[in-house]
Amino acid sequence: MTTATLPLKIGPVEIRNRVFLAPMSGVSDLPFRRRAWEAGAGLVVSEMVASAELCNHHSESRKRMERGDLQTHVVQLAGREAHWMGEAAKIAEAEGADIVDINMGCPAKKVTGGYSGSALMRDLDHALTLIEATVQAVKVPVTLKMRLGWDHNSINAPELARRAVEAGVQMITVHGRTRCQFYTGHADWDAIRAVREVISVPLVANGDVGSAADVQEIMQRSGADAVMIGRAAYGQPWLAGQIADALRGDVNKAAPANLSDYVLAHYHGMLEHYGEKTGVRHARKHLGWYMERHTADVPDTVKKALMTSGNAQEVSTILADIFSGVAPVSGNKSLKDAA
Ligand SMILES: Cc1cc2nc3c(=O)[nH]c(=O)nc-3n(C[C@H](O)[C@H](O)[C@H](O)COP(=O)(O)O)c2cc1C
Repeated sequence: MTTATLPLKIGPVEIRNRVFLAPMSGVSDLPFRRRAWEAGAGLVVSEMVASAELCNHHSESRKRMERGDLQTHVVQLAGREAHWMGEAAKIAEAEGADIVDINMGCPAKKVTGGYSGSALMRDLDHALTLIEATVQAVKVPVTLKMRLGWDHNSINAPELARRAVEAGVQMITVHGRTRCQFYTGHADWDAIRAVREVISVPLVANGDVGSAADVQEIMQRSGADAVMIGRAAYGQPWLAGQIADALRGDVNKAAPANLSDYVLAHYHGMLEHYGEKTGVRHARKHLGWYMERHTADVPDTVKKALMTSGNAQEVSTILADIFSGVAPVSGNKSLKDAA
C-alpha cells in the first residue's frame, strides 16, 4: 500500500486513486479513456480541445470532449485568448465536465506557433489572463498542465504554478521536460519538486512513467501527490489501473483475460465512436501498438493487410486470428507514435 492508491479530492471531485491516464491528442479519445477508466485508472483526461474551435461549433472538437458513460470527466482546453478559453470552459461544463484542465504543455509547432500550449510559458502574464478567464467562467475545478519551462534557461514552472494557484487553479500537473526537449532525453523527476515547494494543492508528476516502481520513485523524488501515464499506455490502456492494483497489493484484475476479445471490443468502440470510415483509419495506430507490444511473430503480409484494409469486417477477422490465445505482455516501455 502506498499513497498512490489513496483517494484524492480536487475541489468537490473524489478521485479514486492517484495513477492517472495523461491527455494525448489522437490517442486518449473516448474509447481509449473508457478502457483505461474501466481498468481502474484514477482519472482520465480528454485529448486537448482547441477553445476557439469548440466555440465555433467544430464537430471534431465536440467529439474530443465527449463524456460517454465516464463517471469522472476531465476536459482539457487549449487556446491563446482569454475570451475563447472562458467561453469554451462554459461549454465543457454545460456538457458535463467535472474538471476543466488547461494545456500549457503541448510542444507541437502547430500549437506553439499559435502561441498556445507550452508557448504560454514564455509569457506568464498572458498565460494568467487565460487561467483567470477559465477559473471565472465555471463552477467546476480548473486544473493546469505544464512543462518545466520553455528551455533550460527559463525554468518557470514554479512561478507559473504559484500564480495559477493564486488565481484559483486546484491541481497542477508537471511534465518533467522543457518545451525545447520535446520528447527527447529523460524527464527530470527531481526538477518537479521545485513546484511542490511552492504549492499546496495536489501536484501530479508526469514523464516516462511505465511501472509501479516508476510511480513510487517519481512520487518520492518529486513530492507529487499523483502520477500521470502517457505513452507507456499505448497498446495497454489498462496500464494505469494495473499499476494502481499492484501498488494496492491486489491481484491484477486490470489486464484483460482474453486479449483477442479486448482488442476487438476496443476496435468496435472506435468504429462506433467515429463511424466506420474514419474509425477504420483511426484505429490503425492502436492496432499497431497492440501488435508491437503483445505479439512477436505476425507475418508482414498479415500486418500490412491489417494496416491497409478499409473493410472493418476483414480487420476484425484478422484481429481475432492474431490475438486469439495471446497473453497480454505487461511492458513498461513507451512505444513510438505509430501515427
Ligand atoms: C501523441 C501525444 C499526444 C499528446 N497530447 C497531449 C494533449 O492533448 N494535451 C497534453 O496536455 N499533453 C499531451 N501530450 C503530452 C502527454 O500528456 C505527456 O505529458 C507526455 O507524453 C509525457 O508523458 P509520458 O512520458 O508518460 O508519455 C501528448 C503526448 C503524446 C505522445
